[in-house]
Amino acid sequence: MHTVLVIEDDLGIQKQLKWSLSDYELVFAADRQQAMTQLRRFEPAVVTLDLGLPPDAANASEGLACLTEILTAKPETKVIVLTGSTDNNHALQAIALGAYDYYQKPIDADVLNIILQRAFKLSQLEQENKALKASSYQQADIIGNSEAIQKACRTVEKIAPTEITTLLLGESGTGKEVFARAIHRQSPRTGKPFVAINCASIPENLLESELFGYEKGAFTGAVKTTLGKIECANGGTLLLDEIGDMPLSLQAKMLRFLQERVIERVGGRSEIEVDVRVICATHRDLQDMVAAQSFREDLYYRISEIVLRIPPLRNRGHDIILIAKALLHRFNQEYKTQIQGFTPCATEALLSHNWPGNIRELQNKLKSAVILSESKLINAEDLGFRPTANKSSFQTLRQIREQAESEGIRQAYVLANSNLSKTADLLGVSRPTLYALIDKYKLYDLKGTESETTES
Ligand SMILES: Nc1ncnc2c1ncn2[C@@H]1O[C@H](COP(=O)(O)OP(=O)(O)OP(=O)(O)O)[C@@H](O)[C@H]1O
Repeated sequence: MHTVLVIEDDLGIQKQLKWSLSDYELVFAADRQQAMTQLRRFEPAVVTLDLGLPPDAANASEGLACLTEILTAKPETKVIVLTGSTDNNHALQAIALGAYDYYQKPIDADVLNIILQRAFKLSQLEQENKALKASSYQQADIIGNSEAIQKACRTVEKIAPTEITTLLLGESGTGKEVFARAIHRQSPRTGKPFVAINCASIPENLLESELFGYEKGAFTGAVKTTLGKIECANGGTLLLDEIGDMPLSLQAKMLRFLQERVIERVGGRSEIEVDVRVICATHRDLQDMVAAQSFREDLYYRISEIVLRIPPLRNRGHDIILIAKALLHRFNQEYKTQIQGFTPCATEALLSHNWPGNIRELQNKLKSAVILSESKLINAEDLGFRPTANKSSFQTLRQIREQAESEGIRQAYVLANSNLSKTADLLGVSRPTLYALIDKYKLYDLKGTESETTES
């Protein structure tokens, strides 16, 4: 049953509405403050609002202020304004402020029900539309609702249909390859090959032939003509991962390919035209490398027509939990386990960890947790975190200070060979102050065992 928030101070009309709108669950508010509380609590998609609210029941100022506050807090809410029969001006003012519709009293149950039905229908369509948009991002395996990820996804949508050479920057394990695949999938080249090559993982002397291919007999062991990754990607997209690790010696040849879209196989004499969209990725600071002359400046400008920065996991807020849940689901299937979720401690630990290895680190932690966990919920220790403070057990600054003080007094007492005058000296306080502190922290044993020895 849909919930409708009725903002109305007249008890008689409240009753009448209850009667007329029996298909809905009604919650009531008699003034602006109550209205905002009920809005936060029930999050109704549709609200009816009497414009004549106290303390200005004879006018519309409070009603219009309430309308503005509702739409600021929850802009998607459909507000139907109820006005007196001669109140046209205020009704129009409300529509101008963003009200969905208005209705003039006296109440006619049939008409009001139709207006409500339409409002709910529109709200449902808007929600479906929003979900559809969000799921189109998820198709590309990019899980996340954070502003940072949504912004990156919007950029992908914009650049995908173009042929622009994109540089993906981000720490290791942030999902640069996932983003490159998303660009390919949303581009007109989808259905054609997507080929990725990691320039850092292939020895320098092999990288050229891996990229450009080789002719039979080009070198010892070249028993047959072999296509390189660039030719394999013909018609599609090539991801040059870790482009910052491409040796300087190869950079000139790469630049030529990017400028002219022709290649020469190793040991070959003819130029071969290729139609490839290029995406580059790196975790290195290419501008620094250009300054240090370990990366060609002309190549840098060629590959960075558009730069897309992939945010590190630590800056994605609650996405960490969304991704962790998705991975948990995947690993449950893979390892035939039935782990249901995370303990509050584990959730806190996931949210507060710094994630230097980003999503790859999260994957590793979860995989071992799923295999090792002995209960239905993964706890912080399963994830390799110390089972430390969660919100409820976290100490206040005062508690931390008092604990440190009490430990410090004990340490000084030991160092001072159980002599309280010397303990006070070590701590830089007077003897009466030390006594007061001993009483405060209930360190009574210190008084009882005091030695009278004095050292010179
Ligand atoms: N938003 C995401 N949601 C779920 N899984 C993701 C997401 N982004 C990345 N992953 C997963 O994280 C892992 C690392 O992603 P990827 O290989 O794309 O990172 P990378 O930045 O290219 O890393 P490197 O720089 O080390 O090559 C992959 O297994 C990928 O499927």
